[in-house]
Amino acid sequence: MYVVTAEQMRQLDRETIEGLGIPAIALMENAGRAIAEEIIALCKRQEKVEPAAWNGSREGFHVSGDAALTLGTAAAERWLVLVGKGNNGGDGLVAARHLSEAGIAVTLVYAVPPESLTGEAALQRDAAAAMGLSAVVYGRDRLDIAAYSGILDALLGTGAAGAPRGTYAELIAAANSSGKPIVSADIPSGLDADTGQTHEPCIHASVTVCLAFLKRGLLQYPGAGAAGHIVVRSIGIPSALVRKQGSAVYWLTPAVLRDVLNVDTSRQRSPEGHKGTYGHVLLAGGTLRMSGAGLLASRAALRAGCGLVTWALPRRLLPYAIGSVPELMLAEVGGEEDGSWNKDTAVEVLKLSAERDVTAAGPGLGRFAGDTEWLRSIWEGTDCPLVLDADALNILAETDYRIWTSRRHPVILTPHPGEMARLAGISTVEVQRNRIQLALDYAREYSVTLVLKGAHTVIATPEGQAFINTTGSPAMGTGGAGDVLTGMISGLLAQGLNATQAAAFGVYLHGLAGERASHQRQDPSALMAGDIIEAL
Ligand SMILES: NC(=O)C1=CN([C@@H]2O[C@H](COP(=O)(O)OP(=O)(O)OC[C@H]3O[C@@H](n4cnc5c(N)ncnc54)[C@H](OP(=O)(O)O)[C@@H]3O)[C@@H](O)[C@H]2O)[C@@H](O)CC1
Ligand SMILES: Nc1ncnc2c1ncn2[C@@H]1O[C@H](COP(=O)(O)OP(=O)(O)O)[C@@H](O)[C@H]1O
Ligand SMILES: [K+]
Repeated sequence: MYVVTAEQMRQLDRETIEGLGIPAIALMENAGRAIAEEIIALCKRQEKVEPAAWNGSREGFHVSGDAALTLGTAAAERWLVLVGKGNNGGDGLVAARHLSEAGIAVTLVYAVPPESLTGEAALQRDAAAAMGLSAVVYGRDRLDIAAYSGILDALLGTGAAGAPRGTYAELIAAANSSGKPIVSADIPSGLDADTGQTHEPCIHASVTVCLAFLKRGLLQYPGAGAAGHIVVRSIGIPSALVRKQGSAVYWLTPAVLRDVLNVDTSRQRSPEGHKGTYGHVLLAGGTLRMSGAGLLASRAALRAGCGLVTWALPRRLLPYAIGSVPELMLAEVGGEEDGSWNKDTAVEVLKLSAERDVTAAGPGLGRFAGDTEWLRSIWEGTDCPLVLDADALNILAETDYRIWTSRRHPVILTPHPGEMARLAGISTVEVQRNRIQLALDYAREYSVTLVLKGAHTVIATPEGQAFINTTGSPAMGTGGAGDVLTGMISGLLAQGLNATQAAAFGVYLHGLAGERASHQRQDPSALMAGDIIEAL
């Protein structure tokens, strides 16, 4: 499913209206009708189902009507429609007409004097008035929100700039504190449609009826938390226009994995396959103090379905690792007396990597003298895809690796927001402020596949595509969960998936496994990283 910015949405509107000749008012009609249908659906979900004494059906003869715009319990509903000055308000006015037609009592609340509406919104204002819908102007007329059963927020949409001002801010605050279910038209008013940042105040919706295409801000936190249940409704803008526009941000779904990324999500294995068919991962990581990171990543690679995994580890660690996972192959690479890595181990890692399909480095690696040189040798010397995580990312952050010799095979970086901040030279707060754009920019500039982790992980490619993953659970905020992901992505690469496929599918499956593992626990907070591997 496509994800667009406010500016892209404006272009799409324009191309539909001017290029295809579909009048703007028709799009607004479609939008308002879709919103009304979703409000009625919400009322139906909330309504107590009473057995009908007589349901009007007769054998043999059927006529069906507009079920989506009909509500048996309409008489019990009273909805407020908060109307802004722009087209978002226009959508709300259309919805109000349909709700009224369904028998719901509707009151329009204009945030600004209705005379200030222009264009299509003004036409809708006049239509609502001609239909006799009751209307008040906020700040001028009396309003008792407590007397209503629900609120449609049609104050601000993709045309909003900055924090809601004046009466808009007052209405948002009043709606939030009313405790009534709120349905937002397109986006919750007060949300930045591009970044997912919420202004003060911002509507907290139960349902957001997103029009035409998902907006970036609905998929990133805190916006994703303010939107409630999101329904995307078509309003007649053809998706071919998005393809033509070259917009390449997707919500990661099984359909996108299959149809956009050509991933075989059924994960069928050939009946004649053997361990050699499914590839061999080399993982360089782990120290005496952080042996678990190497172990988790290696085990996750195996569980992701690759044929063989070799864990390259410092010699001092070897006796403790033997037998910990019998399925793993262990390769000692020297290192220091205290069990840490040193720069001389690069030669051994390179030798081991020559025989493997994928090299992953970083989990539990630690820092050591000459580690930049160490990583540069591996970057320039490995002739297979490379996955870098944890301290390997911290090493990269301290150097301009764009001057390193370019590689034939892809590199995948898997930073959490703190690591991303170091890589990009900004604060973690700044990373979180606009994750999708940051990931897109970084991946392009540094020619890497970037996995920016955290709730709703962003996968960005050097070619300018991005995929937003929504599988996963807050229970996954536990030490080692990222090491598991590194192993999974490496394991998928070894099986022949390309970098984008492995990163996206790996993140998607990692999240699903996290969800499954957290459901298996009585208390999701009990989840440990190893449980994610076992849930694969
Ligand atoms: N054909 C189409 O285009 C279609 C568009 N569609 C719908 O239109 C929406 C976009 O509509 P839009 O562009 O009119 O902007 P919108 O979000 O309604 O509000 C802008 C108005 O609010 C004001 N304002 C701005 N910031 C503010 C603030 N911080 N605090 C207070 N006020 C603020 C600003 O007024 P100003 O300050 O400029 O006087 C401006 O007039 C989109 O989300 C979708 O719902 C669909 O129907 C499909 C067809
Ligand atoms: N709230 C959340 N929702 C979904 N996934 C999460 C959430 N919190 C953490 N995760 C996932 O858990 C993993 C944590 O990785 P990371 O911070 O690198 O852990 P570690 O360094 O301990 O291995 C990432 O894949 C991240 O996306
Ligand atoms: K809105």
